[in-house]
Amino acid sequence: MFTAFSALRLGFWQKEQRMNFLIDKNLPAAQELLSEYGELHFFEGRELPSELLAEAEILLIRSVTQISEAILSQAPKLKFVGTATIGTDHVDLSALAARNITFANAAGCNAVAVGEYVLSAAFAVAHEHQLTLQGKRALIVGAGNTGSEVGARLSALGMEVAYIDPIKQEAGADVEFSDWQQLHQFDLISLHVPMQKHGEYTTWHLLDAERINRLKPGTLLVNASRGAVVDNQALYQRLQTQDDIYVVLDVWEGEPDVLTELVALVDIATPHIAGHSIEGKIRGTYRLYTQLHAHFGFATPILPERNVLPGFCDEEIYVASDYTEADIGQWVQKVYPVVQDDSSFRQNGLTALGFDKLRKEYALRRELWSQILVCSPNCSGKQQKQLEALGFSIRAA
Ligand SMILES: NC(=O)c1ccc[n+]([C@@H]2O[C@H](COP(=O)([O-])OP(=O)(O)OC[C@H]3O[C@@H](n4cnc5c(N)ncnc54)[C@H](O)[C@@H]3O)[C@@H](O)[C@H]2O)c1
Ligand SMILES: O=C(O)[C@H](O)[C@H](O)COP(=O)(O)O
Repeated sequence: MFTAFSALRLGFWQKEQRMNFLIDKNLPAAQELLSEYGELHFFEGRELPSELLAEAEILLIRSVTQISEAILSQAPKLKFVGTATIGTDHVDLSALAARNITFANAAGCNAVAVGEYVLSAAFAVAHEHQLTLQGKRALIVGAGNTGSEVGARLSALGMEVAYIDPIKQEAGADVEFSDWQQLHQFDLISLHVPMQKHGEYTTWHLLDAERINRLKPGTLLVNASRGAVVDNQALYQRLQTQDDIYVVLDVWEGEPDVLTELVALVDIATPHIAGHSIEGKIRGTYRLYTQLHAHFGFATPILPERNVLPGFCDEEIYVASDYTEADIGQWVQKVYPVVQDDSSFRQNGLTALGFDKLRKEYALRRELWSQILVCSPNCSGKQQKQLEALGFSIRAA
């Protein structure tokens, strides 16, 4: 309830607490969500202007901004750093802790987008090479937010899904687990681990030359996690000497520089945009907004997420009960045709500047929920559940 007391608190907040924000230009909805709490200044991803850093109290970034002690030493007033991404490997967390600066990321914000990227890419490869996905075996490495979204979609397609995730396995997670010894038994392998260079569960070159060479002919390998999870040189060597697997790469060792010879050999190549649905990006900003709200005790009520998310697409698709896997593939491609990202990357993204530009100017991409499928009265409950599990919105005809 908004009381005289809340009005007083709000007045106090507005007069006394307006903060100085420094925000990556590519955080949609930042203006709508944050402008009432202070002065918003914007910067271009890789370039943090020192004059703005010197005044910044809250810094909101994406994965292209490296946060190091050298950067923090230029920001004496900084109280809070937030990244509108899932990954945190671009941030020196101990340097932040040493300066008592609060840190937040946006866990899970673009997991649906990553799930849909893998789905769209699997359909694109299957279409190109006349493959069927149903009944095949998928191995997901990393059973967290993105890996689970991928697994749910592939299971809905009728694939048999297993995971490698020693941390989740030890914790007793209720999913089917496998291990690296079984690698050669899978038809699709999708990587969804964080970049960890140290510790018990390092992921740097998790897919090394030995594992790459054990992939059976016809395997579809997808990496939409971090580039260096796969040894890019070793993958290049395998494709050059034995071009018998399908490869989809969204992330690259050494981004924004990429091994162009490797791009030429893979089936789908994109510039680190797997998570870039507009909903995923808005959720990233929104998750930072809620954490800022809690941390600083903003007095105004939290806006609901739906206020900043777009609605359904206008055009609906009619679904007959005899739809096939290929039909599903076409509905997925209608909402998110990953091959368009592949072709713009090959044309314009092979330099560091081109790579960054494609990401900054990324076209509006919607998630599958924005597409309503109108199911014929003959569609079974099982079919409706399948379409929902793939991510579509459905309604009865
Ligand atoms: N390409 C993109 O656009 C994009 C988008 C989102 C996330 N990502 C990347 O994907 C990573 C995973 O995202 P998430 O949301 O699933 O994270 P998450 O933290 O929810 O899940 C990661 C999972 O990996 C597991 N894991 C850690 N080390 C492992 C190892 N050595 N072997 C097997 N499993 C291991 C963890 O136990 C955890 O369950 C992020 O850290 C980020 O780097 C990329
Ligand atoms: O970690 C993540 O969330 C993703 O990799 C994210 O999509 C990276 O994209 P960026 O923030 O650089 O736009």
